[in-house]
Amino acid sequence: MSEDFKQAALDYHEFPKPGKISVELTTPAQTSRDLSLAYSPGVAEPVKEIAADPENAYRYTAKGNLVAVITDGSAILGLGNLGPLASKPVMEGKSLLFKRFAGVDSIDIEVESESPQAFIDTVRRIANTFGGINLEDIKAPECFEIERTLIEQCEIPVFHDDQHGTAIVTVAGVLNALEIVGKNIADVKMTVLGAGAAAISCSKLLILAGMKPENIFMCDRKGVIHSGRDDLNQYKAGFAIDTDKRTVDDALNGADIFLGLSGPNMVTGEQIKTMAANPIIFACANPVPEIMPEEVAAARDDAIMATGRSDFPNQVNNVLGFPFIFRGALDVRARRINEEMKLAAAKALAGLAKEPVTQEVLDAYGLDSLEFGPEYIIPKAVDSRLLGVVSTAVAQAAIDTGAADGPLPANYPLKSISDI
Ligand SMILES: NC(=O)C1=CN([C@@H]2O[C@H](COP(=O)(O)OP(=O)(O)OC[C@H]3O[C@@H](n4cnc5c(N)ncnc54)[C@H](OP(=O)(O)O)[C@@H]3O)[C@@H](O)[C@H]2O)C=CC1
Ligand SMILES: CC(=O)C(=O)O
Ligand SMILES: [Mg+2]
Repeated sequence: MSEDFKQAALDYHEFPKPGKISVELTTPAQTSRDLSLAYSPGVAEPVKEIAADPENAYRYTAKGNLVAVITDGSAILGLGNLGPLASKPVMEGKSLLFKRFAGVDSIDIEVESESPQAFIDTVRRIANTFGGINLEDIKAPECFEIERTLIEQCEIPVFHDDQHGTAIVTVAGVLNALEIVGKNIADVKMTVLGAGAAAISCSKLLILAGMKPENIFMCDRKGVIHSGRDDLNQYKAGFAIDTDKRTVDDALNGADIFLGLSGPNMVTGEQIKTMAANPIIFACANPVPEIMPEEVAAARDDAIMATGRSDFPNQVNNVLGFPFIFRGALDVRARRINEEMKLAAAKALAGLAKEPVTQEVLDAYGLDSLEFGPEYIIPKAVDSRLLGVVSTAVAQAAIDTGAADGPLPANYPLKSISDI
């Protein structure tokens, strides 16, 4: 990273005010009457209504459009376990994205916790404040039990973004990339580098989309996860296959897809050269991918390349998922975000990439033209159609699967966040 860019990033976070988010008022608070309605004595009326029926919290408070972004700071991007406070810029960033792309009010919460149970207890105790909980950057394997328990114990949607947001966007990108190279999801071999939150969840959703478990070669720091290993946690063990492959080199040789969800600079151009024809390479570690696009381009000219970053073509990043998934879930009062809602979001994303690109998107990226193909497999984050397309797909799937307490809102499909 150049010194200029580093300073620009620090300045962005420091000015005009420290941080990236603030709170705004939605009601007048100027006059004595305003204050007597907003606070004492008027505030007692909604208090009594909510005490009589908790459902009224959705009517009289900000709960229904409020999502908490909650972390313990144990897996901050690909930077590792740097603790809760250091994660705050990322969590504020998620709140920024929620508001910017889906009009969802969001607040970051960084939890100091000595154990997964302490984290669970903290989140459970504050959950009712919110309409949804977006868990973020919590490392595996703890993240799986934390999410499972919180889903069980909370009545609002709880969603670990690094697992499911990433999986939804990855499935969309893989489906489109496979279509472009003319390969069938049921036939392809995939090497996954990383066996944590994102890698496990992406692999599961890809299996649900048609990939064969025996064609997935998942690797952790010790190499390929195979059935001869006795050092696997239960989540990794679910991906252990009978194979002679032992190293990442072995796994990449002949692979159709590389999915990197590990850390920076883990793979070389020499390794990429050994992959099958027309390989699909998703190097999704942030901020530095497993391999840079220029190294892939130098190694071969038939690859489809994606990263998690905004500064290269094909950004496979959960920003394309979580804002719209929560938008749809909140708007139909979904109690859970189920597999059908996730697949619906993935298919909606994949479908939008095949629509003509709008001028808004071309202008934002300084492009003259862009069309579905190797350099454009997935919509751009600034495409305002994502709001309508993805949130409607999610909301409809929630209704169809009985996960929603409410109907599709009259203002659906949403055209812009000013509709909210
Ligand atoms: N583009 C996107 O939208 C997203 C990208 N990511 C990226 O994915 C990465 C992982 O995140 P997450 O799953 O949340 O983190 P976790 O901590 O849950 O998992 C990290 C995984 O990476 C593996 N790993 C780390 N270093 C190596 C190495 N040298 N060789 C092989 N495997 C390695 C770990 O192996 P082991 O199990 O042996 O410790 C572990 O399985 C991060 O870089 C993150 O930025 C995550 C979410 C979204
Ligand atoms: C994008 C994201 O959530 C991550 O890299 O952790
Ligand atoms: Mg994350």
